[in-house]
Amino acid sequence: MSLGKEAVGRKAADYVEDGMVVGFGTGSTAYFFIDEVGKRIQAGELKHIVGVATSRQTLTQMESLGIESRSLDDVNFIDLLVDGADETTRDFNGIKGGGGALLHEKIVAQNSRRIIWIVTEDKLVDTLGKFPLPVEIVQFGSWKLFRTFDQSGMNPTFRKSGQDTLFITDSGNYIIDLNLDVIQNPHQLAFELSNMVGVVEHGLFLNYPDVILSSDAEGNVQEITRSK
Ligand SMILES: O=C[C@H](O)[C@H](O)[C@H](O)COP(=O)(O)O
Repeated sequence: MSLGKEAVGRKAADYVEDGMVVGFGTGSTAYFFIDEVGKRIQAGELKHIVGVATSRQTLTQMESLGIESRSLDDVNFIDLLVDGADETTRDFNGIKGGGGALLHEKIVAQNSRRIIWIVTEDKLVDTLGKFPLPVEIVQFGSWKLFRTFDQSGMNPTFRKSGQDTLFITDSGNYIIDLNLDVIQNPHQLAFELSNMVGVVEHGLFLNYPDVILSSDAEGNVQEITRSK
């Protein structure tokens, strides 16, 4: 277990205030945020929080802790979304989707007033791309898209959930991971991917978070905030 993930996940609960509609992210770092909010509710420190989950996995955890949940369409907007990331630059661009939740995470993010990313400091990078870029695609014709990525030199691999089974997202799609190593122009790549028929969403989250909370291995948390 990572001390850094736990420290930064729990620290993010300090940003939650009573009465907020909170977006709950997905992954092993978000796990600790959800757990901490649940504990604070149980202890009576937080009295009325409504939560919107970014995945089934997160919803299950929220329910087990007694966090009241609503679907995204049943709230007007989300006051605060706390989510993990796989890589992020200090200028607020990142890759998400290592856990396969990128589509719902991006939709929730689009409807959030404030976004905090919680990461360990090894995920802070100068250039995105070491982490494989997830691309969520429809199942129909998926091998054709795979071949297109392959022929473009993007080193695609199908995401698997077992030896012989392909990973299926919460929306019933496949994920192809692009092993790019370096993404020189993330905005251009995001534009190109968004325009490919069959691509549902990609894991480039450009200019998304307002705050990045980053923890070192000892659990010291640093806040990186946008200058106004
Ligand atoms: O699909 C998963 C999400 O984007 C996660 O937030 C991301 O993969 C980071 O996950 P973890 O905190 O487990 O490293």
